[in-house]
Amino acid sequence: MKLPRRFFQPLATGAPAPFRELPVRLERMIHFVPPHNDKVRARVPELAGTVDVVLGNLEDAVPADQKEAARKGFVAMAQATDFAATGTGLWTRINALNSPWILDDLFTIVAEVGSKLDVVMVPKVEGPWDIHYIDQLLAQLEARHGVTKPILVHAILETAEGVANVDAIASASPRMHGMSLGPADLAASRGMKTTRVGGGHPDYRVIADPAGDAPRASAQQDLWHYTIARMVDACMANGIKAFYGPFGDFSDGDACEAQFRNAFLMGCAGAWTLHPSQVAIAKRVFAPDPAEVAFAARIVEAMPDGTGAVMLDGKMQDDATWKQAKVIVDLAKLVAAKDPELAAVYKLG
Ligand SMILES: CC(=O)SCCNC(=O)CCNC(=O)[C@H](O)C(C)(C)COP(=O)(O)OP(=O)(O)OC[C@H]1O[C@@H](n2cnc3c(N)ncnc32)[C@H](O)[C@@H]1OP(=O)(O)O
Ligand SMILES: O=CC(=O)O
Ligand SMILES: [Mg+2]
Repeated sequence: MKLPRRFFQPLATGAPAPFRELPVRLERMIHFVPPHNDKVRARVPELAGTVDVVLGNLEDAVPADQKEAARKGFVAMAQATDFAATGTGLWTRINALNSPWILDDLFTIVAEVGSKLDVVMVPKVEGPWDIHYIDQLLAQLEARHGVTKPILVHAILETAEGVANVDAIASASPRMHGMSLGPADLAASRGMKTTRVGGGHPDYRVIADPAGDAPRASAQQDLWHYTIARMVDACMANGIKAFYGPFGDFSDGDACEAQFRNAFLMGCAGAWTLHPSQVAIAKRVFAPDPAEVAFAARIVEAMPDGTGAVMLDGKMQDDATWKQAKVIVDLAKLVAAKDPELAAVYKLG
């Protein structure tokens, strides 16, 4: 184990010091762009103002013979747009650590656009050793290319071994930004019997006890509840952010919304959007409900220093509910700063 006093030291001479606190950013959706697709890439300048994060995907969903084109496409799209001007994050998902592409991904991208890049998403992270490797390599590349703002690392939780090591991954480095659930790879890794990319499964249910001849009530359960809960606890315990990953059935907006909302209520900050139709869903879900914001604002106002106990509409409020209210009010302020329509609805000072 590294000594606490060394935790925040740069890992290479000339690399920037890691952030002590994560930059405060609204990240309701991480929008995936296939950078080898010229038509979609051409839309990025216009898209950038409408999403919180643009991610150029180099890993799964990019055919092996298009990996180089995707890497070049990402560099081109990063150079062509001023993402910071709209407060939009620029991320990339690199290929896996055991793939033949990862070195070229990192070497090229940090050299060409390292100063514009906010976060590197690392797939199939199995344990803290994967983060340590990326951490060291990024520090060396930042130093070589004069990158002065540390590039953060976001892990995808998508293997059984990764879930077993989720706490150690979350605390592996001050470079950690957060984690996303990867339900497709995780299902494969666990030997789950589903071909879906996220969401529920009609056969995963509980059934009521028999009661005479009456039909037995039955309800579908959330396949991902356990993993999301573990991920949220690991992330929040380490001051980093948790995200739901992909929802693959673009034709089922209701199910996508339900999955996103469960993740939001459990503590996730956002989710991936793979198709333009999912952006509006993420915007709806990952912003607090106006009525909840109004009530939370009343709690904060009723307990200016956050201590004591008061009654509001017959409901007891104390230091704990004040903290719950603060989470909602702080998020509403962040959303309001980016979204004038919601700002008008929230009416926060
Ligand atoms: C398990 C995992 O790893 S998930 C992460 C990996 N997967 C991805 O990154 C997939 C990202 N998404 C995509 O590549 C695309 O959405 C595809 C290939 C799946 C489907 O694309 P299409 O067949 O073009 O879908 P569709 O016809 O419904 O698209 C409608 C329009 O939205 C555009 N569009 C589709 N996806 C995107 C996107 N991610 N970003 C921006 N525009 C998009 C299409 O180009 C199309 O534009 P047009 O109307 O001008 O022709
Ligand atoms: O990468 C995402 C996944 O679900 O797998
Ligand atoms: Mg995956």
